[in-house]
Amino acid sequence: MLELFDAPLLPGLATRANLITADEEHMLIDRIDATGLEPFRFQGWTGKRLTTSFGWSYDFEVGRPKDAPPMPDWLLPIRDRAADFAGLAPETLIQALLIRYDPGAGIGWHRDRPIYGHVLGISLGEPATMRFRRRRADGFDRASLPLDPRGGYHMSGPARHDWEHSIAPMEHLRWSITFRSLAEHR
Ligand SMILES: O=C(O)CCC(=O)C(=O)O
Ligand SMILES: [Fe+2]
Repeated sequence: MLELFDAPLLPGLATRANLITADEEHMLIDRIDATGLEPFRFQGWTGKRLTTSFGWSYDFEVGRPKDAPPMPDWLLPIRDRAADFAGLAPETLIQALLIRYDPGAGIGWHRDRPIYGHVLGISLGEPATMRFRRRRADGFDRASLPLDPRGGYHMSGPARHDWEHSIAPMEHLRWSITFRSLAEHR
């Protein structure tokens, strides 16, 4: 379907190939692995993926935000590039969440917490597929987004607020960095 080549998969979903270089990807993987990642915890349940937050964090155990260390210098140029891709001021991206998905780890169906606004992700390591679904009366609308290493994605609008997303458990290692802004007051 050539005429759809440049159309976004979903309204509010944008992607950018090669947002970072291969050298940056290797540097970031080393840095992420050295940050003291911890298993994601949710109300007494421990996930397989490993995470660290900077700038701002959401404590899923108690269901509220908590302080996190400031974003380190090595992450700031990457945040600035992600902001530029999304047309946002860099300082609006108040959170960086680093994730390592070891073999067998994925992320189940969810929408990101409503306290956050824009969500920007960068993929490192092996390719993956982000799945999207939106409930309708008789089932789900579905879409799939290939996540190529070094590429970025930006979720806002309907893709962010109306659709859920997930990544199936993978056989290979993948890392991601997601940057978030705070939701605008309504
Ligand atoms: O690994 C990713 O790119 C997605 C992570 C995600 O959906 C989340 O942390 O909310
Ligand atoms: Fe998410």
